[in-house]
Amino acid sequence: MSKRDQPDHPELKHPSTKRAKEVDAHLPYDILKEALDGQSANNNVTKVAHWFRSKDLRIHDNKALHAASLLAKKEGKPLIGFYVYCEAEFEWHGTSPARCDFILENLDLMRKELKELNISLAIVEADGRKEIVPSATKFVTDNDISHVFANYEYEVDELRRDTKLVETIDDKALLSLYHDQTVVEPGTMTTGSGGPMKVFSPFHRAWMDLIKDQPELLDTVPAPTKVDQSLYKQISSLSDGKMPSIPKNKQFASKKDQSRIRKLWPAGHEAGMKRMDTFIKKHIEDYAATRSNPAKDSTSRMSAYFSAGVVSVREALQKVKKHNDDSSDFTPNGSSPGVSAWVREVVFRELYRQTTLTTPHTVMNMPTNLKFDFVQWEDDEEGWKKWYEGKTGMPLVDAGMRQLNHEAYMHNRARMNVSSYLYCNLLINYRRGERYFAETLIDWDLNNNTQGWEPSYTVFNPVSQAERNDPQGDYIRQWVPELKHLQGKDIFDPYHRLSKQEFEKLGYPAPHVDWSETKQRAMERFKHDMSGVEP
Ligand SMILES: Cc1cc2nc3c(=O)[nH]c(=O)nc-3n(C[C@H](O)[C@H](O)[C@H](O)COP(=O)(O)OP(=O)(O)OC[C@H]3O[C@@H](n4cnc5c(N)ncnc54)[C@H](O)[C@@H]3O)c2cc1C
Repeated sequence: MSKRDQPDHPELKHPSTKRAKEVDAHLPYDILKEALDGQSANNNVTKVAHWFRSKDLRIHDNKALHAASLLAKKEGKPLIGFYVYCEAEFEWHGTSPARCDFILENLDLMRKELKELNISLAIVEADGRKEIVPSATKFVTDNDISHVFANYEYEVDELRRDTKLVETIDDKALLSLYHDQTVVEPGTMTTGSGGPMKVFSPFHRAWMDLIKDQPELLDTVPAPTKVDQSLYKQISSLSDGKMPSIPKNKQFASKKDQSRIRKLWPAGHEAGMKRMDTFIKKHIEDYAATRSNPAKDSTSRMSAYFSAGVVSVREALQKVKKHNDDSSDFTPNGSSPGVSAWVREVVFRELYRQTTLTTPHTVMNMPTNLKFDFVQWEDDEEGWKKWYEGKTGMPLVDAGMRQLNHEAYMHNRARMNVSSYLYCNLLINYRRGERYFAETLIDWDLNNNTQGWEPSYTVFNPVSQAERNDPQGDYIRQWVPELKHLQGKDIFDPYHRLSKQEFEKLGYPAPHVDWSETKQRAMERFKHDMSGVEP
């Protein structure tokens, strides 16, 4: 289904399966590498700049920034940081108010940190997505910058943007890109036959062996050293501009919402590192046993910091290594169940970046398994509204969605259940849910989100899932107050476990659909629509 068929739902726009395969066959990453390799050497260093993107908002352990700082220091030249602010970019990705605000808050804090080091942080405004490269190029030329550093972003549009940048600035400045988002460079974990690893278990095993043998992969790099005042004077006015404010259509509904979210997710590297320390101190040892219980809230809640790059995964893993008797052996033999289980989750994040790079159609609004593109989804506007408001009548699903709407975050177990419920039981196009997550989550990350939303034949049963993972019903009780007085197992499925009279007193909706019937419908639909198709 293309955007043309769905004018009301631009979030459903995607290329054809044929086009998806063409992009996979000519990786945007390879095209960018070729462009980078083709640049002419530039030995005349005038000024050095680091382009911060929304995924590396920190000065500590920032690989490209570190390299920029070394070059500027060696050549005795000024160091400039810049960020291209583009409202249309937030709009395009559906970035949530919480994430927009988090990004801007972090930029503001970083600008102060950089100033202390005599480094300016300039905010370069771009009117539209197409203006990002011209605006960056103009900034580079206007300021006589000879060397630009940045960290790779692996998504298709971002790789193409950087390719364009190389072409545009080629005769003016040299672009150098660094792998910074992961411990292991995406694309380098290969199978025996040389292709990229795609399956989690072998990837996880190989990753653990590699880190055990090469603990230096976890090494971090320091923040830039202080630049001479005389050099700073040449560029200090660049950071005079006002920090941008949140785009009009990305405002919080109220000041109260904004302060609640800021309290839950305090900006800054220091806050992120402190959160990691608290997690290690209080929760990591129990992580294997409690991570699936949403009521325990015992996971790290580091995702917002990782997705905006406020803390690097290497910094976090260094802390875990220290806790693990200074060993990078994160296998079950070399670490406690909690440590190895937490690191395993981080490895999912590593794999998903490798997936984006090597199978780019996955971040072009297309399922990894292209056959799912042939499924005929249902238009159930009432179900859709009930889903996003947390009023489906399925307590675990409703608890998850209400947590999301309140905290800009949802526990992973609930994410798995609400997504399955949307595209299996309601048979609503999974892309709508994916977009809703982007529009609401503070930790939105295109790689993790698209892989999290990858449709499959597994249909989660929110009743048995809640019984197993929220055995006391506390998560449901916290988020669905209509059910807070229920005792025992009634809370997991009140409609079927209470008398009609008792249920009606709750003021809680009856299930929008019957779970078993709709599971059957989904299985039949998937099987029918996907059989014999050749994407
Ligand atoms: C439908 C769906 C959508 C999702 N969307 C996102 C998203 O937009 N952004 C995002 O960061 N994660 C997403 N996830 C993955 C996961 O739910 C979150 O990373 C996790 O809940 C964040 O909480 P935490 O930081 O306490 O995680 P922890 O349990 O403490 O895990 C540590 C870190 O490992 C990584 N991680 C954990 N679980 C996963 C996973 N399943 N896949 C990839 N990385 C993982 C995260 O970076 C996380 O911060 C999604 C999962 C699903 C099922």
